[in-house]
Amino acid sequence: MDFLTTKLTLDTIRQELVRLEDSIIFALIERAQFARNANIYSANYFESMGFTGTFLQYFLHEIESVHARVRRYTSPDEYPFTKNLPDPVLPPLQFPQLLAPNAINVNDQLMSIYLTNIVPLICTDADDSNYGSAATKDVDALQCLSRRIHFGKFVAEAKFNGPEHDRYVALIKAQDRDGLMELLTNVDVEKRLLARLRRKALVYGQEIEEQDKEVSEAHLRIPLDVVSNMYERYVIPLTKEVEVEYLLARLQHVDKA
Ligand SMILES: C=C(O[C@@H]1C=C(C(=O)O)C=C[C@H]1O)C(=O)O
Repeated sequence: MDFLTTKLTLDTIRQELVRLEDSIIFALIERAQFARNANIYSANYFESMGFTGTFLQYFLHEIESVHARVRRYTSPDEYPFTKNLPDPVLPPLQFPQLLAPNAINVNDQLMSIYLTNIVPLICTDADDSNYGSAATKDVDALQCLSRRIHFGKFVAEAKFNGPEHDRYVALIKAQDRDGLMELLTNVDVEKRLLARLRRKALVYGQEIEEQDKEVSEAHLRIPLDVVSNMYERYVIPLTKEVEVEYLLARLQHVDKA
């Protein structure tokens, strides 16, 4: 979706979240073709490169540095949809930005969730020496997930400006975290999302043959429930946490409220 010309409404934002589901599923399928390669996650294994930390951290750091440099040349004025939004929502939604002031530190959480609870479920626990390829796919997957979770800021802004505006304002004034969480939660949207993800994982996970063939779970490139479980346990809760954090700070920008 072209966010430079598309008006951001809750509907267009939700469409983008749906589209990101595809990116996330394919990123995991891409990662799954390589073994886990635990060495890329092991601190100091690549010390000889002059970087203390894991190879994945090194890789991510370098890629994000380039992104940050590119971003510096892009004036915020070129992003019409953010003009009237408070600072914390300024794009883009990639990694280092997420550590911006006011943002909760989703990235450290995300990295540890991804390495502990996702990679071991989709990769063979082996070492095939494809360190560069595996780390590249990790970076892709983490950036998609990060973008998705930080889209919570846009979701929150749209909800804040929607029909429940006055209720949001009251809850924010009371700094009522639980109340905000309840108001922004849409159980129906979440249920439909999880059902859709299970279908997508089944369809996208298949090896497509020239001839019709029975699809069996055993032939899927990643286990069927990994994606929906990941969303249910981590992605949706983190997105909502971003929404709440964003809203709690929303009235500090009263002139733009
Ligand atoms: C994203 C939204 O807000 C909340 C978060 C959701 C999510 O992370 O997928 C889904 C529904 C809501 O509980 C939404 O309402 O669409």
